[in-house]
Amino acid sequence: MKVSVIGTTGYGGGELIRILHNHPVFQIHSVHSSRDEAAITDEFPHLAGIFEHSLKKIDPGTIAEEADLVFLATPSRISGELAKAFAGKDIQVIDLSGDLRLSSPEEYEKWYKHKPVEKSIINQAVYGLSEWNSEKIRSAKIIANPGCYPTAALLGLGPVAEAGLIDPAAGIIIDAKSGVSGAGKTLSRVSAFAEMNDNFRIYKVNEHQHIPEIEQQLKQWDAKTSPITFSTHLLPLTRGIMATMYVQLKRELKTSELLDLYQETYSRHHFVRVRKEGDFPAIKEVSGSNFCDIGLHADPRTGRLTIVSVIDNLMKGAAGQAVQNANLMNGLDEKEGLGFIPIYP
Ligand SMILES: NC(=O)C1=CN([C@@H]2O[C@H](COP(=O)(O)OP(=O)(O)OC[C@H]3O[C@@H](n4cnc5c(N)ncnc54)[C@H](OP(=O)(O)O)[C@@H]3O)[C@@H](O)[C@H]2O)C=CC1
Ligand SMILES: CC(=O)N[C@@H](CCC(=O)OP(=O)(O)O)C(=O)O
Repeated sequence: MKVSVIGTTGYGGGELIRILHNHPVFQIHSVHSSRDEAAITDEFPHLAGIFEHSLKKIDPGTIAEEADLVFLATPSRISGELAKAFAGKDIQVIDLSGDLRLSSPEEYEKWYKHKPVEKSIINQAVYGLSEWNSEKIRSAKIIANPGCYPTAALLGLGPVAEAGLIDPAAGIIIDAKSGVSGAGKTLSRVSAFAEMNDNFRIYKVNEHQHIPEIEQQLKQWDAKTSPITFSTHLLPLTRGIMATMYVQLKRELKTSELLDLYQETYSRHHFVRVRKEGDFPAIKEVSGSNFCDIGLHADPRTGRLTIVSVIDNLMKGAAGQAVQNANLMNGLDEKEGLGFIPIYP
């Protein structure tokens, strides 16, 4: 199968190349940039002697004629325009941005602060949370790949939310931390070395664009879910996200009972690993891989459950999950091309 990548020179695009280069079924047909045509090694010298395609201009008509699937690793707003250009053409589309994730255009405009793509395009997109939406993903033509923080948070909350075990009155708190590659390669003051190294910072307090995305999915699991408190922090790391979540349980449950629920829910899902009682995951234990590792503990004193979920933002949080979804869309084993062992230490 021939695949194309747009936004190749970004962090998500670069990660797609790293995965697809060794994929047994998907063959990289073309890589695209909004800049003048150039060698990809001009932007990514680490690909020298390994992958030396020339970057091509973005022409949706030609891409749709030549390729079977296109990944949009482009910024929000650009992705929406491209999805519109590809919709109705004979090509599968996987968009890594937030442009197609929210079913409500009003919510999109409120949180992303620009105009949404037409509702008819949004309606065609399937939310690509692989472990929870695989039936719809298998028959989808357009995938809205989840955000990095929502992937970590939702995989951690899914089993208790779907089982209706969360007390809605107490709300849900998600305290999340990300490495700097989550912000993409465009330079900004907060991600400058002198600002983030040896430092730790909270940002977008109660204003993060992933709040409606997380709430949208939580409401599908449990319609009574109340608004979340979601805090995001910048870690002095390149890759990785840790989301620590606090939920009040409706009734007293032991940690062992909850771990049984999580083990059962994810037993057929290779990329979600549930830890044993007393064992909590660290970011390095998933770095460079498509795994999401989850640990939890129910506190009998407070009746509160603490859930810890870690992912690599560029893998399970972006390019890895995108390829997992491409596998599902094409009837392949979801693990195909994604057998990366975490880089430890
Ligand atoms: N980084 C992460 O951890 C995650 C990112 N995402 C989402 O994935 C997408 C890509 O993110 P990321 O790789 O980090 O971003 P980067 O900023 O690193 O890269 C984005 C790329 O998009 C291309 N681009 C910029 N403007 C245009 C344009 N006008 N037309 C076409 N292409 C353009 C650029 O390539 P060129 O200049 O060569 O055209 C650029 O390299 C974003 O929507 C992001 O929100 C989602 C989950 C996690
Ligand atoms: C560390 C960091 O800055 N992370 C970014 C995540 C961006 C992203 O993934 O954006 P979309 O999911 O909306 O496409 C942020 O918090 O905005």
